[in-house]
Amino acid sequence: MQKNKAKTGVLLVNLGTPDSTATGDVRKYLRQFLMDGRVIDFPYIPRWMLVNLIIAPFRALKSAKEYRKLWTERGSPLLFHTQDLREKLVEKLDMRQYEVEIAMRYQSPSIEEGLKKLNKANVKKIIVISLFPQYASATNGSVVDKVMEIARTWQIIPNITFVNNFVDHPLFLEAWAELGREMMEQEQYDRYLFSYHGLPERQIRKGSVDGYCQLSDKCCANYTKKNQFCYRGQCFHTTRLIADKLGLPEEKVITCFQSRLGKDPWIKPYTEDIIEELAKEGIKKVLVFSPAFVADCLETTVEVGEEYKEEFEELGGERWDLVPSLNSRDTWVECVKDLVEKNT
Ligand SMILES: C=CC1=C(C)c2cc3[nH]c(cc4nc(cc5[nH]c(cc1n2)c(C)c5CCC(=O)O)C(CCC(=O)O)=C4C)c(C)c3C=C
Ligand SMILES: [Fe+2]
Ligand SMILES: [Fe+2]
Repeated sequence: MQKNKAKTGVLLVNLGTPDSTATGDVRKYLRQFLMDGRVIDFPYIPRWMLVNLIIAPFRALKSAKEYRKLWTERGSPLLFHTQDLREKLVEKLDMRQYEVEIAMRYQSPSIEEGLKKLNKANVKKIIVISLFPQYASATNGSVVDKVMEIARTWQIIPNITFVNNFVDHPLFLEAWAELGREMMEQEQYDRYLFSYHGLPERQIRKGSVDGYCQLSDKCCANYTKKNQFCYRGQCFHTTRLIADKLGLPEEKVITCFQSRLGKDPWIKPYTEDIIEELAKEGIKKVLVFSPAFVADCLETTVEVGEEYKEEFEELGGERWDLVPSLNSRDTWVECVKDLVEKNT
């Protein structure tokens, strides 16, 4: 009986990465990524000019150099950790019930290829899990947009379920807590920094319900019905939940935002400013979590693990330790399994 039963398709989607570290491939990736109207949310013509005449030509060279520091024999960590996550998930799920594919929002393997494979397998339903724990229009929103752009061309559209965010999933939090504990067994730290990917403030305001979010510590300090989808509010919430699990004293925990692009204000505090403040205070040992990412990538390994470390040490800091990402760690795989099963 089981044999003829239609399966449920699962699509695990991460951000994407260049196909290689060649400057041309990095430029192609940056163009596709930044021309997404949910990432650079300007009207088409100004966006096209900004991306194609300013950002991509200049940034591609610099980014390609950084990607070379990150690249391994298996290619980009973001991609191979997503492949490993899929393999481990397949081992844990009842595969008589599921078809699992991975996709990248930008570059390859594309969402189109992933959906095509699931469609060919005649799945009765598709669960799309964007691998971004906190909702942002630029990430999870963009994945929904792309999936619907493709599905709307199909004659038959199966049920499609999207996981909007998983900030408070107990296994997501436990996986981070396990990693934190492993680091804290080796060393005692003066401060615990939670550095998230940044976002233009404008994008938070656009999504603010009844003008609730004023980008202050007051609104984002609470996680309520009104700011349940506010990226900044969700980041503060993630920090609190992980810090609580680890029993970290509130006064030693800091939430901040990295990777600002362009001149417009991005959400604060900026990680660079916090590094300076910590050094001025004479803080010597910092443990850094990056819980906006579920896999090691350029933003964690190079930006936090190398560039920020260098800055902190130049200013007199002694230890700047980055907690590795979830990658394909067992508790994280269990979390994804649970997201699949709860949404089936
Ligand atoms: C955590 C989720 C992410 C959000 C939110 C996000 C928003 C966002 N990003 C840019 C610009 C860039 N991001 C870049 C790399 C990058 N971004 C994320 C995740 C989020 N981005 C990841 C996982 C990565 C790393 C990818 C990898 O291959 O390892 C880059 C490219 C790298 C570089 O040139 O520095 C850019 C550019 C914007 C503008 C934005 C929100 C509006
Ligand atoms: Fe980004
Ligand atoms: Fe807020």
